[in-house]
Amino acid sequence: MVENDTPVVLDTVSKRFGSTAAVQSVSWAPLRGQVTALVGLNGAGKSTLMRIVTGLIRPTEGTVTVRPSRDGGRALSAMIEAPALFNGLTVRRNLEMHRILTGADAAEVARAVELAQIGDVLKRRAGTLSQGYRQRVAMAQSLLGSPDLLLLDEPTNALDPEAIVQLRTMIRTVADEGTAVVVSSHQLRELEGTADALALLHGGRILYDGPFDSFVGPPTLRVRVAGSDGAETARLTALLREKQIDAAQTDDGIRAVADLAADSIAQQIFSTAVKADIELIELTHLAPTLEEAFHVAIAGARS
Ligand SMILES: Nc1ncnc2c1ncn2[C@@H]1O[C@H](COP(=O)(O)OP(=O)(O)OP(=O)(O)O)[C@@H](O)[C@H]1O
Repeated sequence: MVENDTPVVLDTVSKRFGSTAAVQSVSWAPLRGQVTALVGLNGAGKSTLMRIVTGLIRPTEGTVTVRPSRDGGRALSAMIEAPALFNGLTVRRNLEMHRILTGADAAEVARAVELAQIGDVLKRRAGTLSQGYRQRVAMAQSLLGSPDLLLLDEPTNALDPEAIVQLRTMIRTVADEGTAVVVSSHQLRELEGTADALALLHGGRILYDGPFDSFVGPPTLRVRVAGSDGAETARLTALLREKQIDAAQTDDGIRAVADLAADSIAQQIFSTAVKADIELIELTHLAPTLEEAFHVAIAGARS
């Protein structure tokens, strides 16, 4: 990782509110050019972590290093909590105020208007907008000044399905241009296909920090054999491992990893069992879902 790839680096950051450990020993550095999904259940610590990154609250322990922008733009920009707009001013005036504050030029405003799809409401007073449109305007504002890091806390909350699709396009575009985009959500599926990376928070701790696609492990085969004492299961497990098949004995039989060549692995398991005179009673292909992986990770943390 080159230094410039990480606009912010958190090193063993913790935050306590009285007896509540909201964030616990988090070391994390979202990458430029990537959309990172910051996911966790209600109360997992997502908003607290984002507020720490922006400097809105100070960590109890650990350090946050925000690197100066390499392009002379803003180091970071964030949309956290309810959109803060000047209700008496038109959307255009709101954007103009932000343009001046961030040093953006008119072309950047036009682009933000386009990306957030708010061209139709520029003349409306912000106070008359629906919640979803307020959120879109706030998002357009957050894009001004070419931030190196863009933090969006639960940005889909007030958005209709069409606006959610537009949001995905917007964050993808911004990330492709080199910004590190972090989007928090309590729904893992919401950013599937858009996010490159995933940070899974639970109880203030990061349970997973890595590529989105690797979070869900490879498919497996569930194998069960006749006989109740487990001896045949152990024998078949050993034979499969001799054949370099990634097999492990579980409570209900054997799990064999079946990534790209699932059919050929299933065939090998079948023929190995036949040759060893082991009677198979089940050979099932299991493809894990995002939700299962999420619940397994959280259950692991609870146990
Ligand atoms: N200002 C505060 N004072 C006291 N406790 C707080 C404060 N802010 C957050 N907490 C607590 O810290 C924990 C993490 O809260 P946080 O809002 O960061 O979670 P979250 O993942 O953003 O949740 P949600 O998805 O519900 O928004 C919770 O137990 C919450 O009650």
